[in-house]
Amino acid sequence: MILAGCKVFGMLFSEDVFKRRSEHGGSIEVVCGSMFSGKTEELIRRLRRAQIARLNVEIFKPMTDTRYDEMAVVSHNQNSIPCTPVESSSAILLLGSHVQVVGIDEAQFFDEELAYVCDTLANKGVRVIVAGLDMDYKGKPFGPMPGVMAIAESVTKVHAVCVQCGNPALYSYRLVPDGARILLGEKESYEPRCRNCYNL
Ligand SMILES: Nc1ncnc2c1ncn2[C@@H]1O[C@H](COP(=O)(O)OP(=O)(O)O)[C@@H](O)[C@H]1O
Ligand SMILES: Cc1cn([C@H]2C[C@H](O)[C@@H](COP(=O)(O)O)O2)c(=O)[nH]c1=O
Ligand SMILES: [Zn+2]
Repeated sequence: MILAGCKVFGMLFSEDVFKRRSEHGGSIEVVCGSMFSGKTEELIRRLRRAQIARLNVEIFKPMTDTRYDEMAVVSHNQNSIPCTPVESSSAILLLGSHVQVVGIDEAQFFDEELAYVCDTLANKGVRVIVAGLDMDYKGKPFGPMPGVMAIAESVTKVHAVCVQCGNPALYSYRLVPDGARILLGEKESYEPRCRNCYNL
């Protein structure tokens, strides 16, 4: 009971620390994990709290991610928040430099400059919150994600439920025979799996 309480307070305290830091020094937070792990929900939750705190918030996603809605970040359970689709990470630097909080979804699809962009924004005092897949369907680090994770103040790894056995899932298993790294899709093309079920 006491331990559980500490954990909860620890999490809230950590968010408050980042809010205060953003007023002075900026920060980078990463939310990563497999598909269906709740990355977008967590991103939206943090951004909504920032909006409630009356901070100036801008949200971006790659133009290539056309699933659900072109002008909104949408979670698998249809929670959504308006966003600006951009072609490259340099646009985030341009459009995000004068706000207090920047949110980025589907970060794995951005170019390798994303880490530099996040770093520059954080150094200018912006709180940057990045959500993305840490691994592709082959289990390899995805795009700019490892670089952003390396320079972040906080990295939160969330897990889906393995559809095969119910354990926490960290892999996105591809169900269709397509070897391209980028293949947009949902449950028809991917299922979250734990280590054992992924390696079967
Ligand atoms: N196997 C699963 N494990 C966990 N959540 C799932 C699963 N399948 C569907 N969901 C739904 O997906 C939601 C998370 O969606 P989302 O935040 O968009 O995930 P992500 O951005 O990580 O892909 C969950 O709240 C749940 O409603
Ligand atoms: C594993 C993997 C995924 N994708 C695509 C599939 C979806 O369109 C997005 C991930 O969306 P989510 O919000 O995390 O559910 O990425 C891909 O192109 N390549 C992959 O290897
Ligand atoms: Zn499993």
